[in-house]
Amino acid sequence: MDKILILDFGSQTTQLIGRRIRELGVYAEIIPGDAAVTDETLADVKGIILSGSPESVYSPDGEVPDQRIYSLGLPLLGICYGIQRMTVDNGGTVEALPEREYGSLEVNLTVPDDPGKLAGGDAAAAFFSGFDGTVPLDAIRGSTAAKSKPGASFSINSWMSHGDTITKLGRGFRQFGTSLHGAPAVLVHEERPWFGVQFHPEVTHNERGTEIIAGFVFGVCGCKPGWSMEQYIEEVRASLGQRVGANPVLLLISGGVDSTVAGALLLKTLNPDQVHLMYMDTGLMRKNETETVRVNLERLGAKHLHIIHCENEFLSALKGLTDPEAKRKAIGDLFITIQEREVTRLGLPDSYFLAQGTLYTDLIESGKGIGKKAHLIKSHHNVGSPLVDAKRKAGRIIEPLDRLYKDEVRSLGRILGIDEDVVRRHPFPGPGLGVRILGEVTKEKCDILRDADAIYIEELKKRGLYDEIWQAFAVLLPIRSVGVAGDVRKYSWVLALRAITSDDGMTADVYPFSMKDLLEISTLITNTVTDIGRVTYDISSKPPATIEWE
Ligand SMILES: Nc1ncnc2c1ncn2[C@@H]1O[C@H](COP(=O)(O)OP(=O)(O)OP(=O)(O)O)[C@@H](O)[C@H]1O
Ligand SMILES: O=c1[nH]c(=O)c2[nH+]cn([C@@H]3O[C@H](COP(=O)(O)O)[C@@H](O)[C@H]3O)c2[nH]1
Ligand SMILES: NC(=O)CC[C@H](N)C(=O)O
Ligand SMILES: [Mg+2]
Repeated sequence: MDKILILDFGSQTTQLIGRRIRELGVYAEIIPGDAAVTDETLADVKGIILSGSPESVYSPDGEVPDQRIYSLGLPLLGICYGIQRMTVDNGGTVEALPEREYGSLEVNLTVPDDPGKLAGGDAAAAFFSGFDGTVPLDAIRGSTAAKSKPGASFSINSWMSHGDTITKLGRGFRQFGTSLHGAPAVLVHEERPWFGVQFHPEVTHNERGTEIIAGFVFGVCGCKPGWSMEQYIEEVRASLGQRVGANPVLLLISGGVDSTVAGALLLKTLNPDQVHLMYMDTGLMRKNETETVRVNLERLGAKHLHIIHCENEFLSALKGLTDPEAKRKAIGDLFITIQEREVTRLGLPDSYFLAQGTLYTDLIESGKGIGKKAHLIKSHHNVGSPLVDAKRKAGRIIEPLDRLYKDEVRSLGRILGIDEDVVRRHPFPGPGLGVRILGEVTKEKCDILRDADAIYIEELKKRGLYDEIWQAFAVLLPIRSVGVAGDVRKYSWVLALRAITSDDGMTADVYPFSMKDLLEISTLITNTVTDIGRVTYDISSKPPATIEWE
């Protein structure tokens, strides 16, 4: 399958570049900007995109790509920092602009009379077709590359976000587009299939952005669309079958979207007899969760469903712990310890494989699968635990969704015939209420939070808001505050409500509730859950906050 490699220099919109390309039906993989580009990385790669960055190319923190990319003969597209980087790496200069270019800005571009002589052949004309308002996207995606007319001029409304500009072009580059302020905006190399744009075609506000990316992906790189969920299923079938043979596969399943889809995928691509689903009731689950999950999992058609009750073990492991990372680690390790114990009890042979519903974003956030600059934000229980890492190194872990984003997992779930109710469920983290009860976790606090959270979620459903929100939940704060109820002094817990919108959980905005909904939900909670005396609404986006509080 043809692939586009994206070097991530830390831009907020790198994820979007990948998403646009996948939406076009081509597989895109993101690696750190400074990662070594090995032969293994390059398998099936038809072109490389260099992303934007919050850093400047002249700053010591500005990452430098593996210089090998310039001698591979592969097409390159630099976006913002990416083209600034390609400029500096090839002898040009970048300097700070006196006035930054932010937001919408017109870019004017003239196709040369001899595009065929540029960038080593037809590539340049194909690239320019992305800017040509008369060329439809389908033509750009078509089997013969769409080409722009020599000498044609275009003007597009671009979306800019930079404070630096190219002041001397890199060796071999020519400038074809200019921003309204006169800054270089579109560059093409004279001999090599190298391109650069100073704006961000990946954002939806950029006019013809998708077409410009498509011009590169199809016209320049010659990619064939090969990325679809149906094909993904076939690929998993082939690779999984080969890897696991007839050995048993044990999937840790939470009833959440990811692991349920992973379960359905395993049941569909392997022999259902070899697939074991194991759900743990950690005591950190939501109200009535175990029952709901049991019903949903039985519907999947699993032959071996193991429901493990281990509430007390999790609560004891968490006793006295208040530090978020210590809590996460304790929970992550216990998942594996219990799983190993249960495997012995069930009598599975040593040759079994452990499967998880890990997503691409889980790996990124836990600082895995990406390079040395990646920061650990929080250890997702299924990734950060040393026990899981050891198993992963030993090649005993199967994560059939680890290249997918949440919304892709949802469409895969629909293809696999999973109920819409399950597919649309808000994500629920493995450590569950353990990271939503700030500070020490106790059974009593779990019960209070369970009640409050259930009211909140039920209200969102009743009010038709659940599907508008990407994730909503309640958090129990480690503070009590004074109140008055029935003329009596109350000293009770403070609850925070969280509701966010997002595409993939990597960034999030606060859901703008109507004040009426918030007030009514708050009253309902304090009137019903007597241990809660005060309700607040979390109005922080991600970044700078994260979605969960711990
Ligand atoms: N209670 C649980 N029992 C068994 N496995 C679990 C449990 N909670 C989480 N896991 C495992 O950890 C993985 C990651 O959890 P995560 O919450 O990211 O995914 P999910 O629960 O499947 O989906 P969602 O993100 O929609 O909640 C799951 O896919 C599953 O393999
Ligand atoms: O399975 C999981 N195990 C974890 O340890 C974990 N921590 C956070 N999350 C979920 O990931 C998304 C991003 O969360 P944060 O902004 O809090 O990092 C949100 O959807 C979170 O609910 C987790 N999921
Ligand atoms: N968005 C970007 O890639 C910005 C690049 C660089 N930090 C600049 O300000 O020009
Ligand atoms: Mg979950």
